[in-house]
Amino acid sequence: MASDVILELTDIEAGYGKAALVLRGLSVQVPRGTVVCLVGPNGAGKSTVLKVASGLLRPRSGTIRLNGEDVTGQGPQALLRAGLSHVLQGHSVFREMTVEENVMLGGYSVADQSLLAERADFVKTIFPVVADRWAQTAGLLSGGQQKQVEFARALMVRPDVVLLDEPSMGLDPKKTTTVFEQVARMRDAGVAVLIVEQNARRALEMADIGCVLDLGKVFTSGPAQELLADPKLSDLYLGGRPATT
Ligand SMILES: Nc1ncnc2c1ncn2[C@@H]1O[C@H](COP(=O)(O)OP(=O)(O)OP(=O)(O)O)[C@@H](O)[C@H]1O
Repeated sequence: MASDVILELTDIEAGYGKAALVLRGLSVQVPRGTVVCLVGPNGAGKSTVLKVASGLLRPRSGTIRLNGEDVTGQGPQALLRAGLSHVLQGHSVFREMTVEENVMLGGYSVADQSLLAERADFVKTIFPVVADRWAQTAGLLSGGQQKQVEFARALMVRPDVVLLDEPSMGLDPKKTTTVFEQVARMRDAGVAVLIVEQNARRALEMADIGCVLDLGKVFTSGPAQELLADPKLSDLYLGGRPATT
């Protein structure tokens, strides 16, 4: 039977080289069909959680389970095959290539041409910009539109869970809204999402579950709307309470 929790990190300790631990007993669960958003101060370890979850950084202790299977210690390629896709921080679109070429790179491991075409149709239905600009050079798209190309590429493996590292970075508020709408569309298409965001308040407005990280641990977690409504959390981690009119 398929597990209700797609991705589960339990008691993770992790760090870089000989430096002090960055994650100190962190546990996070990503249930099927949900967006889980990690927020917290700079340096809290948010991106490190994604690196551990995708196999880029091996934890010193703790376990990672994907679809109920223990995948601790497996590398990024094995985890990709097992259903996890990671969209890294920054921009990874090849500007001189077309949108189609960029998206199809995500399906390089799929030999079956009809399956490939089916998946391309699937990502086009989720991301209208990708469908509309399919034959255009990707460098001509705006930053927010390029993000959608990156999302589409990540979905070509039909993952169960996608990790998104600060997708709103460098985008203005309007484009940020569009990118968060696309994240919600991925979730609605059945893909679970673990997202890291600096833009904490706005990301939590879109997410289902929020996790506040501090000093390498989960300080608190729960329904995103409840975290947003908590005045103490607001002051400490979400840049203060929103202005009331
Ligand atoms: N490749 C690396 N090598 C050594 N130390 C690193 C590396 N990447 C991150 N760190 C350190 O790990 C700690 C946590 O970094 P991480 O990027 O996970 O935090 P974050 O919560 O995502 O921060 P931000 O919000 O600023 O992006 C920081 O002290 C950082 O300096």
